[in-house]
Amino acid sequence: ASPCDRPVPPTAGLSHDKWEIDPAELHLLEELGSGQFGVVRRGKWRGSIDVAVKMMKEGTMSEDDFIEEAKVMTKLQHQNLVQLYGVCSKDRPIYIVTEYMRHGSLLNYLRRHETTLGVNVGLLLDMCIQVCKGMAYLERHNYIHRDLAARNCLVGSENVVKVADFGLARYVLDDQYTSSGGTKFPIKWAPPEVLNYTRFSSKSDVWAYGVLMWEVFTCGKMPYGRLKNTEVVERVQRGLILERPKACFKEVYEVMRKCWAHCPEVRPSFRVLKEQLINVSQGLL
Ligand SMILES: CNC(=O)Nc1cc(-c2cccc(-n3cnc4cc(C(C)(C)C)ccc4c3=O)c2C)cn(C)c1=O
Repeated sequence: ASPCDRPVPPTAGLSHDKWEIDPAELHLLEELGSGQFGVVRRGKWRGSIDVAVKMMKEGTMSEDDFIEEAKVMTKLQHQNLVQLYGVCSKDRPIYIVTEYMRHGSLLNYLRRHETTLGVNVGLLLDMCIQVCKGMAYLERHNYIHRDLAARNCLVGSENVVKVADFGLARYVLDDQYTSSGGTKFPIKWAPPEVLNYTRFSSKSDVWAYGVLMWEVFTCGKMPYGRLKNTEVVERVQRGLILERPKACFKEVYEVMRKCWAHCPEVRPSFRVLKEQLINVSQGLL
């Protein structure tokens, strides 16, 4: 029958909490590791969809705030963002269910494949461009990551790279992580305005993105080597920046350097970075 024959029920379109996932539809498999919020396991959703399930350890996350935010996060959809499928929030611990990426974190992938990747500048640049596309999408949606780094990106089949755990930093309860003086605060990815005033913005994500590019072109080295956090803060305040990695063309390093402009307004947006990197990659290859 044509749609006009059938009356539209009044509840049509009201989301039946579509970000809420029924745990009965999840089949949990092996453990993938543990992160800021506790254990993460691989799983199957509705029999066939590969998922990763974060099982939130009590007291690690401000859960109610997160569950509210999850409704927004499920709407952020892009081929270079790890998709949030939903949450199981009726029981404790709550589960966060996302898309599964078979090759794990970009940092480990770079370190594991250094010999083959180290000579493939085209692929390294392509990985950076993929992250930039995901971040340009977040920037367009006024969404700040707050902890962009190679460890927080994931690799799938055919060298697909996606940005993970965007925005989750806001819900971490561990002040060793949240306060800039804490032992877990990502000092080496933070610009001056974050170190001094914890002023996060898409331009502080751009600074972190420059460090991520350096991680990619060094195949996963630790930025500033073994320098202590206090030494890094002192150098960054003085305007010292990371040196050009050997594998890195001068044109690519020029883009990296722009991400580390002391003043956030001077740094390029992800939209501009994406165009510049695509131009460089077309010029190189
Ligand atoms: C072999 N394949 C895989 O292992 N695939 C996967 C591994 C993980 C995984 C496993 C263990 C821990 C973490 N992890 C790591 N760092 C995190 C950092 C934060 C912030 C807030 C500090 C940014 C929050 C959560 C996490 C977190 O859950 C992840 C992402 C997630 N996904 C989707 C995979 O496809």
